[in-house]
Amino acid sequence: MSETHRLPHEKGFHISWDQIHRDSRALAWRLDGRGPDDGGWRAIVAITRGGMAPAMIIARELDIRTVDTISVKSYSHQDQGVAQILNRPDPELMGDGTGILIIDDLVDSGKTLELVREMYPQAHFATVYAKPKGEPMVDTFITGVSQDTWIFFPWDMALQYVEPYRGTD
Ligand SMILES: O=P(O)(O)OC[C@H]1O[C@H](OP(=O)(O)OP(=O)(O)O)[C@H](O)[C@@H]1O
Ligand code: HPA
Ligand SMILES: [Mg+2]
Repeated sequence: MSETHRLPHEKGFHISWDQIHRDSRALAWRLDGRGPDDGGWRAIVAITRGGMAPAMIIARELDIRTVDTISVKSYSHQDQGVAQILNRPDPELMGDGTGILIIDDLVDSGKTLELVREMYPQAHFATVYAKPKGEPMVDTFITGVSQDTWIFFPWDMALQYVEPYRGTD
């Protein structure tokens, strides 16, 4: 990967499938029993696409069978654009969001969650990772990373050869 592709983020945080599985499970356990008193979580809504993998793991852990999606696009590579809603879940299911768990892989600037929060103010918003700017937008998260870190998810990576630390002859 070229340097220009990594900029302006100074650090890279590379997450394996195993790590996202463990962190998503930790998020599920933290959310367990935190739904409304009269019946718990009614449904999980994943913010596509990044929220889909954690949402599946959380739905499995918490035995929630109703899973829907909201499609939001805000980044092209590492460049942020205007967040757009491309597809929304069933309005009858959602109401004002009461009893709905909305899951994303991470919150960065908070723009994506801000947009979704406006639509479902009573929902509970949870992400696996969070950067400081976006933290006020999320109710529950597992791991915080600095704002100048770019998180690389396993679905965006592949195993490849790396040079030995001491180089080769
Ligand atoms: O807090 P924000 O600054 O809004 O950024 C966070 C959002 O950006 C990424 O999604 P992206 O729009 O890149 O789409 P994707 O999930 O399809 O990769 C990520 O999955 C979050 O949804
Ligand atoms: O750090 C990040 N990693 C992957 N996708 C993202 N979308 C916003 N911030 C990030
Ligand atoms: Mg996303």
